[in-house]
Amino acid sequence: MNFEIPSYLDKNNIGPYEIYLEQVERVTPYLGKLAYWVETLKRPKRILVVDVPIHLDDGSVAHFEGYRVQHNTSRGPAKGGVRYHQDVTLSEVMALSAWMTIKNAVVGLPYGGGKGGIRVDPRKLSMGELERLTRRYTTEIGIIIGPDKDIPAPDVNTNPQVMAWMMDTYSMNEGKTATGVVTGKPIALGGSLGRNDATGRGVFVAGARAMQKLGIALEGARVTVQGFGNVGNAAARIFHDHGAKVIAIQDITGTIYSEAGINPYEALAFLKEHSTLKGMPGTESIEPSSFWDIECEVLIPAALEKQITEENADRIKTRVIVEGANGPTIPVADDILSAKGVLVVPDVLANAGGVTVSYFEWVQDFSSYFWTEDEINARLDRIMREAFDSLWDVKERHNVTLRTAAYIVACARVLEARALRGLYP
Ligand SMILES: NC(=O)C1=CN([C@@H]2O[C@H](COP(=O)(O)OP(=O)(O)OC[C@H]3O[C@@H](n4cnc5c(N)ncnc54)[C@H](OP(=O)(O)O)[C@@H]3O)[C@@H](O)[C@H]2O)C=CC1
Ligand SMILES: O=C(O)CCC(=O)C(=O)O
Repeated sequence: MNFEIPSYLDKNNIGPYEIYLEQVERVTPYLGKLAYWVETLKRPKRILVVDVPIHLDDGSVAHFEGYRVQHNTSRGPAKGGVRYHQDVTLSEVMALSAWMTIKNAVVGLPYGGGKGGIRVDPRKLSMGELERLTRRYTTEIGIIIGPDKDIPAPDVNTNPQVMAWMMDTYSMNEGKTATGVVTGKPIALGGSLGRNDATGRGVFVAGARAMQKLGIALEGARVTVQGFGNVGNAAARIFHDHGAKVIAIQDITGTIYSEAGINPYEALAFLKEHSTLKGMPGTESIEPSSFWDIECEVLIPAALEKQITEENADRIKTRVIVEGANGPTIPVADDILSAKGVLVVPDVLANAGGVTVSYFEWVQDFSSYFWTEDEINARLDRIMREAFDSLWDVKERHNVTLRTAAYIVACARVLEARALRGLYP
């Protein structure tokens, strides 16, 4: 496989894995002797592509393509979520797994990186079909996952119920209950308190730290949020709880704006009742593309990759971008934002709260001893703050962006482990 970035590549149409490769290219000069091992970071360790056939409710059989990629296991078992989405591709899952390698190293978790996905629009499946899909997929990838091998978790369109089915299927196949095979489970099945809001909470802790560095007050700060799922709605709620003003929210169903501020709890209740954000009282519905023109102090992309491109980076009027989503900013847009003086808190730090509490869940499952939510949140906040501060020091020392600082730290940690382990003679 050739993972070089072709020079003719349209910088705006760059694929997810090529984005990751470009990020690694940018830090190689900072890696010193460890650069000897850098190829390790460019090649996923293991890729499994599976056919997932299921019976549909009408009696027919449908086939879906699924993936599990273990990008790197130098620092420990692979770890990362599972995505169900109609646009999932192998390149995307490869990139998402690589970003997990970097993220886990940034926050110092004893994991490598993995990610899985199925190309499916889950909204078109009944609950029974979704369960059959999940169980068949789990059996297919069962040959490479396990509590000490590769531990899946929720990502876009997967949730605690999906994790419960995965845990049950793996356990049935192994002949024993193995709670530690997935994280993000329901509390009744060995899940952890705090996991549901953990990614949004981490986005808040990293974002608040960035604001502090720039001298921006939290009270009254204007926040815009793209994506109102697990990550976006928790981040919006927690910023709101700390006095910030959420002035715009965007999801697939609509983009709502209010200069006076939107109560995210009410937005969530409205979305649940009406299945759309459009028409929420006290808000104005605006064109999706206008979302990027809204002046704010903090912008949180919390939907999918490649949302901030050369097309809209120039229009963005914010002081801080906190990447709740994975890969929302492509490299050419990163350069535009950096030249404009916008501070980007990169995904591999900003959204690491989710996997951090997943790690707590895995540890609790092994010991069958469960912590209080206060203990979990306090440990999460400390890890996020310390990771932010150590990246900030590297950023200042090398005069680089926070993303480059994150890659310098993470790549060095992964490659140090690789070098120490060595190769079979
Ligand atoms: N869950 C987790 O713990 C973690 C998630 N992440 C990342 O955060 C991001 C969001 O994940 P998560 O919140 O779990 O996913 P969810 O499925 O819970 O939510 C996704 C949200 O994004 C919205 N959305 C999807 N496409 C678009 C679009 N083109 N424009 C605007 N909104 C859109 C969805 O709208 P609708 O509901 O209307 O479809 C939904 O509100 C992903 O990049 C994921 O990889 C990162 C770390 C951990
Ligand atoms: O909780 C986890 O293990 C992984 C979450 C995830 O997929 C991510 O951080 O992108």
